[in-house]
Amino acid sequence: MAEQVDVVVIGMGPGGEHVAGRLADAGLRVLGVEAELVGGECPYWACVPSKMMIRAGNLLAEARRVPGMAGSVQLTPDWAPVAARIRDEATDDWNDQVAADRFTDKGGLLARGRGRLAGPGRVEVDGELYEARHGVVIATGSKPQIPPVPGLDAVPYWTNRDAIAAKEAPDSLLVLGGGAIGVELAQAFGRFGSRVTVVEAMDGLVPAEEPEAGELLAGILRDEGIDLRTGARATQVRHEGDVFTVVLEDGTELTGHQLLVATGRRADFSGLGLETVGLDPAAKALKTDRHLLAAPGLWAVGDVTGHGAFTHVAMYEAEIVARAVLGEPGPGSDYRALPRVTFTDPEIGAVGLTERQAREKGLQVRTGLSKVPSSARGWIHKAGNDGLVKLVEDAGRGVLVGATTAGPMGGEVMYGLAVAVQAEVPVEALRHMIYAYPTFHRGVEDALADLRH
Ligand SMILES: Cc1cc2nc3c(=O)[nH]c(=O)nc-3n(C[C@H](O)[C@H](O)[C@H](O)COP(=O)(O)OP(=O)(O)OC[C@H]3O[C@@H](n4cnc5c(N)ncnc54)[C@H](O)[C@@H]3O)c2cc1C
Ligand SMILES: NC(=O)c1ccc[n+]([C@@H]2O[C@H](COP(=O)([O-])OP(=O)(O)OC[C@H]3O[C@@H](n4cnc5c(N)ncnc54)[C@H](O)[C@@H]3O)[C@@H](O)[C@H]2O)c1
Repeated sequence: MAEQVDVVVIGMGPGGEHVAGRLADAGLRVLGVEAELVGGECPYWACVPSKMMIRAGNLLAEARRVPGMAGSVQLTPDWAPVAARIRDEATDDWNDQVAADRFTDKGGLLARGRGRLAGPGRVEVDGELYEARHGVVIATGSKPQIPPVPGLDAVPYWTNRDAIAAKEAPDSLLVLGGGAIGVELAQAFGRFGSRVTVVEAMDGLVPAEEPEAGELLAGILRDEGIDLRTGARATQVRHEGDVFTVVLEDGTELTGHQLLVATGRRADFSGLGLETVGLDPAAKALKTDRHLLAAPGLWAVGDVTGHGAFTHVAMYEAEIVARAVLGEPGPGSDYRALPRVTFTDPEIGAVGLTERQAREKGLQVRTGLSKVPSSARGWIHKAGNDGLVKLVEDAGRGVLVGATTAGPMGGEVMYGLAVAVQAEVPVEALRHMIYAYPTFHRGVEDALADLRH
């Protein structure tokens, strides 16, 4: 006999937790199924603890900027308080009781175990069968994607989980992948004294973003002593004694005491029973309609949808699904103004399309660029003022379709531009508004003045 519930949510990461909590709050009988920790990747091994590491590294970097501007400092970097904060404040020593209680206090039912679809509206968890009257939500997130480099599967490499749980900064660290995880963690560990080497297959860092941002970041990381190998492919990995060796295509051998693999993440649908509802378990992502419906009575939220592996995307989609289940009116999903922030120093904020994406769409593109050090605030800021604003205009319509804001607080500066892209504020209107002096976001006004074909 199957136990009857209103909704089953498989995976209680940021997406699943939000939709399950919202539906339980609304009085539905909701079963949340979680195989590991309620809260998912973000609070325990991803966003939150990594940002604590970055905050600590940024404090060190700011202290190193004191000479010439504010006196002198004596600095003794120590990873111990970073590890302690991650253990005690971020993750409760990787214990999810608070998050589990938050859900069950709303009336939610929590099943600890691995959920598996057993036909439409049916979910099995460790031999128990549940039937969901309204439907099922898939929110099972993503896993690190490990590239098929010979030897890699035989060595004890780190993923983000090991890096986040590190009790000390390694003497030396090899990082495979110069995307968001790679650059954020490379800089954080580097600032605590690890000798860091980053190997990125593409020609620049954070290759999904504007090349100007990748170039800016590469210059800064190099100045901080990080060895960057872009356009480089690993052909072999070895682990001898306590040393990892990554061999590149040209024969170069790179070594490190730890090896972090940060070459992307992807959904893992194996064992989820997607075939029992007519979906392909080998798919990269679940295809959905604008209200995140993947099949009748089956919704998808978060990393599994492939719209951007970000906590804010998971929560945005969760809210749309909650409305759909409750029959509340509201718009479907719209990713035109999808914001991203890479939390390096300088932060790289970005929204909407890059110039390349806009051109590939066949838009009539104009771009404008301004540099943070040339702005009044950038000049005042001095040490640590590297950055830029780049705007991408659809000149045919006279609206911005994308923007990048790299610099101090770059992620915060991006917000106004996200509003402009989302609301399609005419560029002419943006040109004639008042920008507070001397803010970093005044660079937007300079970039608007620079818009050209
Ligand atoms: C190092 C790092 C830093 C990041 N930093 C940021 C950041 O600063 N900002 C940002 O927006 N994003 C960041 N991200 C991305 C962010 O963590 C993810 O996009 C987000 O966690 C996705 O949420 P989700 O709910 O889709 O899935 P997840 O958080 O992956 O949660 C899915 C949950 O489902 C569970 N599960 C899986 N299969 C089953 C099953 N069959 N049965 C039961 N449970 C199951 C898993 O155990 C997991 O708890 C970062 C990621 C990493 C790795
Ligand atoms: N600040 C944030 O919001 C934040 C931070 C970290 C992670 N995330 C999310 O998590 C996702 C996963 O992060 P990620 O950094 O692993 O993925 P990513 O896709 O951002 O970057 C992976 C990088 O690895 C490179 N690569 C792939 N195979 C390689 C190989 N064999 N050798 C060398 N380089 C290789 C890719 O070219 C790419 O630049 C991100 O896409 C992002 O959505 C977000």
